[in-house]
Amino acid sequence: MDNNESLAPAVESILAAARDRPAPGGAVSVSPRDLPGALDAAAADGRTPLVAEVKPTSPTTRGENEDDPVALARAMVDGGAAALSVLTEPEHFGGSPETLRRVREAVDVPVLRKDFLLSPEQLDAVEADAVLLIVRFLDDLPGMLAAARERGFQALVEVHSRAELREALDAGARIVGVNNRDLARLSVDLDTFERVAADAPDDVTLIAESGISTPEDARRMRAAGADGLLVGTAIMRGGLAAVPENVRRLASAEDTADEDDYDT
Ligand SMILES: O=C(O)c1ccccc1NCC(=O)[C@H](O)[C@H](O)COP(=O)(O)O
Repeated sequence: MDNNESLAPAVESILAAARDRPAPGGAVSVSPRDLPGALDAAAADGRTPLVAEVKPTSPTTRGENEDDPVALARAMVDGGAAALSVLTEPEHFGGSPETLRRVREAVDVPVLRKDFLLSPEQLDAVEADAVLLIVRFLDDLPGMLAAARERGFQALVEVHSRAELREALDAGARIVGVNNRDLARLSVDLDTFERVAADAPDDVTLIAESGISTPEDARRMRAAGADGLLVGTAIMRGGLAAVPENVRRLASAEDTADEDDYDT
């Protein structure tokens, strides 16, 4: 793990909780649904390839969404999401492995486990189609990548800079997420994806993460090379009743380029 001295206090707290979390016994074995395939299929179908996130709360969100995560997940898929992301971090994001298990059972799209995983044993908390590995937090990225693949998971390897992208590619990452959220300040800047994506090879699946709010943002990330967009806050806004339309609006971004965008 490098550069942790400059992390935001909320992120330090997330990491401390992750270190303390008990590791379950026994390795899982997963037959994953194809995440890159699902993104490509959505794009071929004319939809913006969205990974919609079930995100009850976060350090930068006010309050907590109390809707049933399974109902939220179904609404996201009905709205056109190609895949889902489910937070399993309990203390700062209101998630749990059990929530992910229920969601994955209820939908047929790939489901990403969104958490702050620090050791191979923590991979075993629940089956998912993909797991998030954050370069900045891992001392042994090649080891975690191997441990994830041994269990059958696809790995979304998250970076925030060109140096981290190089590290991810050297470790053999095939799906790379560029997080527009700076974990040192928790500020969001879509320029981050544009800057980092320029260095990524074409044969890697690239996902733009965080801060995507409007159809214009979605088109901007797609134009910069995103094969998929991971969106939480803008989709959760307004709760269950608003979720299908929130997803539809982003999923149809490429069809509505000529229409006026309005702020969410
Ligand atoms: O979302 C936060 O407040 C946050 C704070 C500290 C560390 C990570 C955080 N978010 C994790 C994520 O990766 C996002 O949930 C995901 O990319 C979706 O972002 P957004 O669409 O901006 O909700």
